Amino acid sequence: MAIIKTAILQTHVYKEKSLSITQAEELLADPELKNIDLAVLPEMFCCPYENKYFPEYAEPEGGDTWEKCSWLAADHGIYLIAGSVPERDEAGHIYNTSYVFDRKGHQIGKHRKMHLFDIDVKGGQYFKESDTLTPGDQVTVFDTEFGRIGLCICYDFRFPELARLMTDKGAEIIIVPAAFNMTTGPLHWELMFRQRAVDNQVYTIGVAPARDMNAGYHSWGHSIAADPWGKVLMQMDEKPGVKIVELDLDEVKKVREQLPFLKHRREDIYKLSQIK
Ligand SMILES: NC(=O)CC(=O)C(=O)O
Repeated sequence: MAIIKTAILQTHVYKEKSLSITQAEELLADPELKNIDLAVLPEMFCCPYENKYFPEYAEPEGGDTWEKCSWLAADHGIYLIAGSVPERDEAGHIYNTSYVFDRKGHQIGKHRKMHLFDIDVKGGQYFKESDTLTPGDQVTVFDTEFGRIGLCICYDFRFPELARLMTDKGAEIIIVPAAFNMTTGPLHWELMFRQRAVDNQVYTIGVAPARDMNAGYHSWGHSIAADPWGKVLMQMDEKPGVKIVELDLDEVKKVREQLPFLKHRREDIYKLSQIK
């Protein structure tokens, strides 16, 4: 049996970066989380989700936040998907980046948000990540002793092609640090996590920051886990909290055997391919 005990940390994002990091540290120290295998933090877990803050909070890979997350993974002997953070590269570009650490604190994955969140809903949400951020260009999967996991960030998950590419690369779980909002969250959040789970016969996990009505961006919260049948295993409300879900990878195999539509694709007629 390949059961992955996964902690979903729906945290509060403080203006002061160190407080957000201390919060993650304190939550992971809770004895209830003693036997977890994997922990996931939200998108921009230690930077308010606003363009004006991304350059100010950005750090290079290997910076203080990276170091702390690596240490947390090693200290608890867990895989840690460190939500996402603003990353500054040598050329000064800023990315919305998720780092993955193994049980020894080694970085085993890194995803830079590929699809920037540029929307303008009349009477609703406006955001233009491309004002400050540069998009990534890699499809990201990483390996654990349980199986292969796919990783993308928030708006990336709106692109079914990306989830399918991760599935084609062998992902059995897709994890998404994310921060939907009060315009898109109520209609699209749960629907999307269930739909991608059904289409790809994977577990899907979305981890969001808790809602803060004093912040410039109002996160929908509602961190969620759906199984490969599309059933919601767990969904939080908008408040900070931690939930543990058990992901049984045998379920993925069973569903794919019983309902083998991934094998029934007509690749003689259509095909999804990665160009880069
Ligand atoms: N914040 C995002 O990247 C995406 C989002 O909120 C949405 O797609 O809705």
